[in-house]
Amino acid sequence: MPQFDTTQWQKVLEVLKERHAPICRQWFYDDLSPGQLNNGLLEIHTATPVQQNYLQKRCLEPFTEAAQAVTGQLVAARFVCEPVSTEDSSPSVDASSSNGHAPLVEPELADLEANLPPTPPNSTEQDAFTPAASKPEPIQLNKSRSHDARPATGSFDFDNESMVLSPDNSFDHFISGPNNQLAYAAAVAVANQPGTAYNPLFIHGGVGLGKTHLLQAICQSILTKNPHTQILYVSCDAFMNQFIACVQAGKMDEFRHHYRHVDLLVIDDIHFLANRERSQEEFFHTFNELYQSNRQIVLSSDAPPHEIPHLEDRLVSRFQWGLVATVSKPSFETRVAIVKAKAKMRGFELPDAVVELVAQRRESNARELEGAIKALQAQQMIQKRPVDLAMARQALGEPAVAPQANQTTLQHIVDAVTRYYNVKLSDLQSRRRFKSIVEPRQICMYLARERTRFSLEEIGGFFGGRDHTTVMHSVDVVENRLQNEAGFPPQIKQLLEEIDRATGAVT
Ligand SMILES: Nc1ncnc2c1ncn2[C@@H]1O[C@H](COP(=O)(O)OP(=O)(O)OP(=O)(O)O)[C@@H](O)[C@H]1O
Repeated sequence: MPQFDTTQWQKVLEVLKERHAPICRQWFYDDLSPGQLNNGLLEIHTATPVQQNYLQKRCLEPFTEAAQAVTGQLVAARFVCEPVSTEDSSPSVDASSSNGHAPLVEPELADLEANLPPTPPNSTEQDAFTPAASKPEPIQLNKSRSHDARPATGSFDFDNESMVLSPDNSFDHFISGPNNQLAYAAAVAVANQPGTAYNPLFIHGGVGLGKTHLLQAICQSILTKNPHTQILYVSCDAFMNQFIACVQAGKMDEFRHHYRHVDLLVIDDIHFLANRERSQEEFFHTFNELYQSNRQIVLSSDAPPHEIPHLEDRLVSRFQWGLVATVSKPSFETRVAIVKAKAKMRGFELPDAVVELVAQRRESNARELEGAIKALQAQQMIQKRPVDLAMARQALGEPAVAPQANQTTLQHIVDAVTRYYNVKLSDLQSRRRFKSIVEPRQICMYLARERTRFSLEEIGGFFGGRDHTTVMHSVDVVENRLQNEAGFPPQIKQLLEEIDRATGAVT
């Protein structure tokens, strides 16, 4: 059968980059290879089943379009992954989830009660389960559960709200820093020893701070080690939607089979269980059954267990049995590392000054950093030239040139400071470290941070090619003096007034 030409394959990747830059990743180049082109079907080989599933579900159209553009034929792309050499090669990652986080409207409790089958005998109604009493055995990940143990075709469709593991969300692509060290280390430990390290692992924190990333990284790491692991990765919404749908359809046996016969249960946004009494009860029994049989449970939430409103005490206590780890806002250094890693993953080169500008301007979370990188990529495609600071400012929604009329410039600051402290600009820009020069220099840097939109890198560069950490230190020193030196705030106030006069802000 005809093999797709590698030169043509390179062209496919080029077309993709040209037309669909936001979806392109470095691993497209490293891991994908062309297979046969047969009867209008172009096979593209992936390195892992996760890549295959992701591409098939998320990137089929762009690849098909690129293949058609290159061949000039009505070609359709198809992703294939060489099966592993055992009888059951397809990992069962049931990634069902709803897309949004809209609150679920539960049907009347009475309706649910009427339809609910009796609780299975091994799901104790009382909170009598003591973790210490049953030391978990390691779970047998290589146990290959046959698919025909699952409900027959025609049964409830658990895949209808599909969520896909993204190859981007692996441990390799996760930047660990002081804000997420424990959560990261625990996630790695769970991936290495599911069911024994920390069970359950409960990761909580604000939006866009990497909870989902860590959950998906655990799944992918376990699947890489053992593709036969039965993983159920769902959002809490999906759990609740499916629970209600199964109650209404009289298919609770299927629901329980589906949720209680997995090696690893991963639920994103478990805080949505708040106020859902019946869902909480069902989850309680699901949890118990999995835990008792040493299956790993991983949960994410926007709050620690005890702060989830109206969550039953018995669930709060269970969520704390293993490890509760938090993720918080990344520091400047971590943000810089995240921007670099995300850009690299997209095969996108960014100068250091631009990386720092993005890290400064987008402080809250990694999702914002990612948004900024996408905006930059779009800007670059429009302007068709390498990214620089002016382009980065535009992409971040700032004026391309930092200082404008009526805005403070570095010159305004330098004029005010050199006059007040009787120093020269050349002194401020020199390497000299006399107190009489260091202090005005630090004040200049502080005022530049307060009054201009220049990046730390730019400010450091202007004042004698110093790096961003020197600027950060200077700002700290000045802030400290403002708090602790009685005579200092009036000096800064006077400088600011002078700058305002010079810029026309005060007449
Ligand atoms: N430490 C990190 N290193 C690399 N990427 C990160 C990190 N933290 C977050 N991200 C990235 O930021 C984006 C948002 O992260 P994620 O979806 O995991 O957030 P989340 O905490 O689950 O937020 P939400 O509660 O809103 O769902 C993802 O693309 C993720 O890869």
